[in-house]
Amino acid sequence: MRKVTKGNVTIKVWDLGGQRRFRTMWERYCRGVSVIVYVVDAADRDSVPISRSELHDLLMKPSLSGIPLLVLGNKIDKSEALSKQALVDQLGLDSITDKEVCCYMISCKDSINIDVVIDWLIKHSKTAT
Ligand SMILES: Nc1nc2c(ncn2[C@@H]2O[C@H](COP(=O)(O)OP(=O)(O)OP(=O)(O)O)[C@@H](O)[C@H]2O)c(=O)[nH]1
Repeated sequence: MRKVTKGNVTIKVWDLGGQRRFRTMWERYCRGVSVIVYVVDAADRDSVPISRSELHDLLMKPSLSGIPLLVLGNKIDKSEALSKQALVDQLGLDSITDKEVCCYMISCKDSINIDVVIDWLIKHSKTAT
């Protein structure tokens, strides 16, 4: 668990491994959280179909219903990165109707859109007024 602080808000983050052997743990860690952040490598086009099916499998769990979902398309500094619309389409995000869903395209490497992500997380924190 890591803590990220901005102003007077501290966000607790559990960074879960994306490899296959870690995926069965995802639901356990997501239960009871304020938001689920799903980070996808937007430049790895071949991995998007599996990201889509793993995401939809996770969201089918009744324990996670209603928890807001933030999808981050990372690595947009790479020329081969998908556009936001292509990522939304290929992940089937429009078919998720039982929860709030938001998608931002980011680059952790070049610090693109990190501020809007933090602001979204703060808005969805449990103590937000
Ligand atoms: N070009 C580019 N590379 C990035 C970016 N973010 C991360 N990386 C690189 O991608 C690789 C994987 O990063 P990690 O942070 O280990 O990925 P991860 O999602 O935690 O991996 P798992 O959770 O183990 O699946 C590293 O070599 C990073 O330097 C980015 O925005 N742009």
